[in-house]
Amino acid sequence: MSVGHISTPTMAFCTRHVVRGFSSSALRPAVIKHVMIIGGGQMGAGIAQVAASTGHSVTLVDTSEEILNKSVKGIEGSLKRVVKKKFADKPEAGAEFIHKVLQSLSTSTHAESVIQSSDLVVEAIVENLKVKQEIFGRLDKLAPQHTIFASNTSSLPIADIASSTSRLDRFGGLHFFNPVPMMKLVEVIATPATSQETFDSLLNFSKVLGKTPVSCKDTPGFIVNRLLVPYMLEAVRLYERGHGSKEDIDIAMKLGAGYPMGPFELSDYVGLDTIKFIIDGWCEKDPGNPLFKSSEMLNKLVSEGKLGRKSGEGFYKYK
Ligand SMILES: CCCCCCCC(=O)CC(=O)SCCNC(=O)CCNC(=O)[C@H](O)C(C)(C)COP(=O)(O)OP(=O)(O)OC[C@H]1O[C@@H](n2cnc3c(N)ncnc32)[C@H](O)[C@@H]1OP(=O)(O)O
Ligand SMILES: NC(=O)C1=CN([C@@H]2O[C@H](COP(=O)(O)OP(=O)(O)OC[C@H]3O[C@@H](n4cnc5c(N)ncnc54)[C@H](O)[C@@H]3O)[C@@H](O)[C@H]2O)C=CC1
Repeated sequence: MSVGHISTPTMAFCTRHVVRGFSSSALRPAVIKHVMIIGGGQMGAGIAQVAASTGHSVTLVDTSEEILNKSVKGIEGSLKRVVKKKFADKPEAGAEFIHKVLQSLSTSTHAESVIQSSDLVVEAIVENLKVKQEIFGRLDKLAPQHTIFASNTSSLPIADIASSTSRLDRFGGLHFFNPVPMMKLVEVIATPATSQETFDSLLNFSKVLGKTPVSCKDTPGFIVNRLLVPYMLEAVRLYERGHGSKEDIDIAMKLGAGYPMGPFELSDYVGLDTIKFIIDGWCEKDPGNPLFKSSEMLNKLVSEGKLGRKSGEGFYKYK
């Protein structure tokens, strides 16, 4: 991995945008080659997979070798599903593709030793502001000048996470969707301090990953979760009131509204702990808002360690 190198695109880049807080020598968006993903859970592993599949060298960071081994195993499994479709008639090319992707992927339990060679850091750890701030604050002191920081947070203000660093202009949000290899959308979030170059780099990066980016303001839930969270919570309340079984609610929303998963299936898929983090955070900030009222049932499931698919049980059982 080359250290601290960053190249710029050969094509002329349109500079008609308003430039926000960046030196004139860096008016063009940076090309991102070396990516560090922090957090090897369902989102981090998915982002790492897609980035390594699209020509980036990727280091996936988590707290233990055991977790990272599990992440890489999951990535291998997902890649096999991808090539089964993409290389349906060419199994050898499929095997070669997997080999190449895995060669572009390394793992580490020590972000500090990788940061020097990272053009972009994408954080996908637990949905907790203090933990995210702590990790970015630490890495900010060691990161090269050009390195862009991005958070995959579902619900926290990007500006609050960025405030632990001195690179407010090189900080933005990159919000991916689960499962990352399948979901085409990325929400790209600029805070008022994010430079236009950083925003353009994040937009370009999303496109290189094969995704469709949309531009979002740094407002609670951005676009998708601002609409999805109240819907999912109302489904739980409907069930708590005894107005429908969870199975019927799921069937109804799949067959009646065309959703690929019903709200309970999707909650288990996303992770009930993540949903609880989101709701608790929003409820604390806006306690009077009935849309963000927490759910007893959700709290109970999380306190019992029933976090959804990842723990084997949530609203449904998966063992
Ligand atoms: C209060 C709540 C707030 C939430 C806030 C936190 C969350 C966030 O911040 C933002 C989010 O991510 S929200 C969640 C967004 N995601 C969704 O809505 C997913 C909905 N589900 C689906 O699209 C499909 O069921 C899905 C694509 C998953 C699966 O497709 P199918 O239903 O057709 O089922 P399968 O037969 O299993 O899959 C079909 C084929 O898809 C491929 N595939 C699926 N998962 C894959 C994966 N992980 N990796 C690679 N390929 C994958 C695969 O080709 C599969 O075919 P087979 O391999 O032959 O089965
Ligand atoms: N689950 C979902 O559907 C989506 C989640 N997100 C967001 O992505 C982030 C991660 O979510 P998931 O992948 O679902 O969580 P997860 O629980 O599957 O994975 C989190 C990973 O972060 C690791 N981790 C925790 N602290 C760490 C640290 N200090 N250093 C390195 N690694 C650390 C954990 O060991 C774990 O492997 C959250 O901010 C969440 O809100 C965004 C979009 C969708």
